This record gives sequence, C-alpha cells and structure tokens, in this order.
Amino acid sequence: MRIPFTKMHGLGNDFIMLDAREQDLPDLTAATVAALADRHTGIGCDQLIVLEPSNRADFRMRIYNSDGGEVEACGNASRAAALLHGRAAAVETGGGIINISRSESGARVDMGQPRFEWDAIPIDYAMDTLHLPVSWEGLTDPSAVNVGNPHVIFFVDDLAAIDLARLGPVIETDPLFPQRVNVNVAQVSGGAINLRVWERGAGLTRACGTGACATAVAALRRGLVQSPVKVTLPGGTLTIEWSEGQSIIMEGPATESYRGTFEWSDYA
Ligand SMILES: N[C@H](CCC[C@H](N)C(=O)O)C(=O)O
Repeated sequence: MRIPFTKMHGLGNDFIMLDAREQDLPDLTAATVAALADRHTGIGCDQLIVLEPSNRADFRMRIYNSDGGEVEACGNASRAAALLHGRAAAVETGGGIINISRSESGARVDMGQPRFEWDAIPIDYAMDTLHLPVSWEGLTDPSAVNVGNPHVIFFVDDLAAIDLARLGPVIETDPLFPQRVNVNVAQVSGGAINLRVWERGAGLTRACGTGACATAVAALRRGLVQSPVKVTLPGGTLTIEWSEGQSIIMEGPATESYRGTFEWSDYA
C-alpha cells in the first residue's frame, strides 16, 4: 500500500506528516515509526505526526517520537500542522486541545496553560517545581513544567560548556521522572534565552517548541525575563508569550520540505 507523506520542519526539528483525516492508515506500531524515522535506513525524522478525524476538535494530531513512543505534545509540529491545514483550527492532542493559526512568521499556537504541580509534571514525589532540590553533575537547581509534555529546565552561565549529549539521556531516564522527561539547558542574556534541548525519545534536536515554551515559562516565573520573550535554539528563534493564569502563545516558522510516498510493507 503506497502511503503519501509530507516532510516538514520547524526550525530544523523535522517531521514525517501523515494525513489520515480522509483515508485510514494501517495500524502504526512503535517498530514501524522507528523504522520510518531512521535517518539511515528510513525516511528520517525527529517525530512522526498523524492527523486524524476528531469528534472534539477540527482534527486530532498524534505525535510519535523517533524511538516509536507516542507522546502528548509537540510545539514545532503544531506549527507544521497549521501550515498543512492552511487555516485556523482547534487540534486535539494527548495534552489537550490547542488552537493553531497562520501568522506573518509562519504560525501561532495557543498551547494552553502550563502545569506546575509535582504530580502533573510528573515527578515521583512531592517537591517545589520552581526550584527542584536535585542536580546532575554541573546541572543544578532546575525548574519543571508540563506544557502537555514533561520538561525539566536548567539555567546555566555557559551553555556551550554543557555536554548535553552525555547528560541528557541520564536525566531523561532518571527514576525521578516516571514518564521520562525532556531536558532543557538555557542561558539568559540581554532579556532573551539561548536554549538547547535533549528531547525525550528523540535526543538532541535542532529545536523543540514545547521546550521553548517550558523554558520561557520557567524563566518568567523566576523573573529572569519579560513576556514576550525570544528563545533561540540551534535551528532558529521562537517568540513565547505567557503570564500567570494564561495560555502560552508560541509563534514561529514552519516549513514544508517535500512530498513523497512510501510503500507501507517496507516498514511494517
Ligand atoms: N520529545 C517530546 C515530543 C516532541 C517535542 C518537540 N519536538 C516539540 O517541538 O515540542 C516529548 O517526548 O515530549
């Protein structure tokens, strides 16, 4: 069975987009996702996204990391969905309903309100989530935020000095985080944020939209920046707006790279 797909990215965080709103897809297993996501033997992507019908919103967006695991939220893919859909829409995700629309710079996404309770992150036991009393080598005093998916955020003085490729997986899989965690390391300078992310289930990516949202919220809660705040990742810059009790608004580009088809049986 030939399956059409659209290859897209948000600041270099790249996706295979499958549209199952009009046509059913065969059952997607974790192994099939991982095979499609493989950059050497498959098509290659950080996440695989499936758009499906929804009876709660205009459509549903299902998000699979390149390790095959399904997760609740993906900021950059939300902007890619806005580009693909072509107009404003309410989108059902595992993390709740988000609202996407087209904008000058690409797309604008209302990511809903962040969650801070320790059991909403989730963390394994009660603690202050603005200043967690934990550390991993040189990374200390993080915040934790759930923006539909779980994030831990470290603020450092020298981002380039952090070996995130080594520390990321150690923190991602620490038992403190029962659903694992996306690991954000940020440096604040001149009222803006520089960010690198080790993504749960995907590793180092060129950008992470939910990471930018979680980090901006943590920095705002700590009084390190003011809203709206620019968050620059290796792939480019996002603008995040938030204040206490409000939704997070993320704005930034989304790009269609190419369209193609693949033979399902090659990956199933
Ligand atoms: N790795 C993330 C999902 C993708 C998030 C990232 N690609 C984004 O743009 O938000 C997680 O397991 O929660």
